[in-house]
Amino acid sequence: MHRKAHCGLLSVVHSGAIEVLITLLDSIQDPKDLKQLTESQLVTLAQEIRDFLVSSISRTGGHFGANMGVVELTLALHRVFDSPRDKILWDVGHQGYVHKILTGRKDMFPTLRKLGGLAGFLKRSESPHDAFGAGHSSTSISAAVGMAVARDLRRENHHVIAVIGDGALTGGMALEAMNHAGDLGLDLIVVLNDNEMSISNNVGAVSKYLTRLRTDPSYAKAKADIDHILRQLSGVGAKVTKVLDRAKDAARHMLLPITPFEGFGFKYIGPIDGHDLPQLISVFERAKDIRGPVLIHTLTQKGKGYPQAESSEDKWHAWPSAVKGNQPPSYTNVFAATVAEMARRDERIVVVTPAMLSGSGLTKFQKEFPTRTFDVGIAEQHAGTFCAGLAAAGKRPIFAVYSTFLQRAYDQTIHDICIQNLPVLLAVDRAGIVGPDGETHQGVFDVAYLRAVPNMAVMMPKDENELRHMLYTASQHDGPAAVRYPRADGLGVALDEPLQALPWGKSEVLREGADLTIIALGSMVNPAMKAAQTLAADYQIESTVVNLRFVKPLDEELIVQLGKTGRPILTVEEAALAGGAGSAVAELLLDHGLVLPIRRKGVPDTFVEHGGRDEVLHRLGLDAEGIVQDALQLLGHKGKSTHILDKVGT
Ligand SMILES: Cc1ncc(C[n+]2csc(CCOP(=O)(O)OP(=O)(O)O)c2C)c(N)n1
Ligand SMILES: CC(=O)[C@@H](O)[C@H](O)COP(=O)(O)O
Ligand SMILES: [Mg+2]
Repeated sequence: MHRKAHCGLLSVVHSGAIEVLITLLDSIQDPKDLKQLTESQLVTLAQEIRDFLVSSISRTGGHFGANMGVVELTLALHRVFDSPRDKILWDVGHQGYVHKILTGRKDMFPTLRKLGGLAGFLKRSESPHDAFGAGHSSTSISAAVGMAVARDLRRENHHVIAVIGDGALTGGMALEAMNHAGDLGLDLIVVLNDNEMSISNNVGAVSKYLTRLRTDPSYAKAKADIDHILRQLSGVGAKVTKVLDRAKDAARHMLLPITPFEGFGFKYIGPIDGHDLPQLISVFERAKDIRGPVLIHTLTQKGKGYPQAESSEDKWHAWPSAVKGNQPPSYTNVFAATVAEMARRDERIVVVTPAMLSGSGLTKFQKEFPTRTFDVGIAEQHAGTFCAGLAAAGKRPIFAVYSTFLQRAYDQTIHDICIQNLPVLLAVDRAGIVGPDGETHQGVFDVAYLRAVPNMAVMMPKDENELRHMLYTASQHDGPAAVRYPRADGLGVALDEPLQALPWGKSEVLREGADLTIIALGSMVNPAMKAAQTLAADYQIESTVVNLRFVKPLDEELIVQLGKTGRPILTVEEAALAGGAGSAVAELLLDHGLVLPIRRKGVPDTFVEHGGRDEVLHRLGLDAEGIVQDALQLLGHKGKSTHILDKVGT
């Protein structure tokens, strides 16, 4: 069998047998295979990878623009460095698909972000080439510093490389890590993938500075002149080259403004074209010999190679989902419309988002209220205290934040918002199971971590209409309040006018029944009502169903009254069991000396992997069928229990 490469296709010709055409991409099973290819074959391979990304992600969905933008970058990194011996870390990891394709996982892409399938971010358990997992932004340099220190303590000599986007660089953690790396003088390579985009256009002074670096003719010219002069002198022995490199650095510093990266103790190389494979390869080769931390500033285009993505506002950060028919509006869109309605009436209202303007449904709001919308970048900690400052100065800030990303602003929520009892409304989107983004993004911890904080109120609506009134209720409250809602469409209920305040801290009895009490939070109310109907129709079990509405303050009067009936209680929530709403109910009953059969349904003590939201909820027993089974179990019927604790060992 022999192989010849022509026009990018490797043809495998068996003696006399049928010629089987395979692509270059098919021949890459390990990054080491890249080292055999010529630079022109790498360019061809880059196109094949883009074609593969388009064909695969158009079918499965997933992150798109960022992956199209790092094809050459990833090829060059895996060509020059020796993963997994050299550690390549990807910030966030949504742009890690090319890395996965080159590290033997191409054939798994039909299962991308599906239950049991390929993860959408890097995962140490998925491959030795995935040096560090992520999903949340701005962690890569900190982790890389950790790995580099460990390497040095063990006197090893592999390379540690962190690839970070310009958006992720707006996360304070990244700057903390650079500050530490520069102080230690570690051998560390940071590749800044600058495409001027976060999910929306990137924001912040750092982003403006990078744009200046990108476009400042004087900087570019001076750099080119210095490089040209010194190149004339180079071509002599390696020793002299080192001296020349030092001279070039010195000349550059004298003639050019110091970059913030150099202020952090990093050598700065760039900006270079992040799509120019030969240049990337030669710069990465050079970087291997640079002592101390170095930042290589590459300029890339998000969505590159796919015109619809290149010309779109968000560069197809995610492959656009199919246009929905006449489905009900999402909770996110109802949130955004309600906030706009409230902002028209109350000029104190301002909205703050940590780089999730479009994801939080606020693009239209920003167009209507440009001076009252603040995208602070990927900076949840700053966003939290920024809101506290706004509230202390008499504004009514709405902190629009995904549940999972609110975790980054926990101390600010306690220290700056709640201790000072400031009227900040936390609009906690993606609360509960988000689905395809998996463990790093499930919004399941907020109930537990928020209800523990004095002065904080925590609530969740049963449907999109109640969300409106709940947001209005929270906006009228003179203290911190969190309204959580799921990554889902509403139930299609009518949205009634006008907005009105719900009775503070009060739950709602939706159904009366003498055999069982089901206390459901938010998104679990609808499945609880369906379960109650099934229990009545199929098992003649009559249930009382309570729409809890408030986890804090709890409706103590109602819950104690229900407890005193002695009827078994089943609680259901789309949140972690530990410290959740069910725990709050159980604690209250115990505190009142009421001992009765109680079963709590929620997310067990495990990280929930990626998959479709409904199928994951089903597996967790957090749907009508699961509630029926657990109710039967609680009442001693022979029904099959779906309770996660009953599954142990099955
Ligand atoms: C802490 C945190 N906040 C918000 C996000 C949501 N998020 C995912 S990717 C992204 C933009 C990242 O921009 P950049 O690093 O420049 O990467 P690019 O998509 O441009 O390649 C954001 C805000 C996140 N993953 N983590
Ligand atoms: C990578 C990242 O964190 C975001 O792109 C996130 O995946 C967006 O989630 P939604 O799709 O729920 O907006
Ligand atoms: Mg970017």
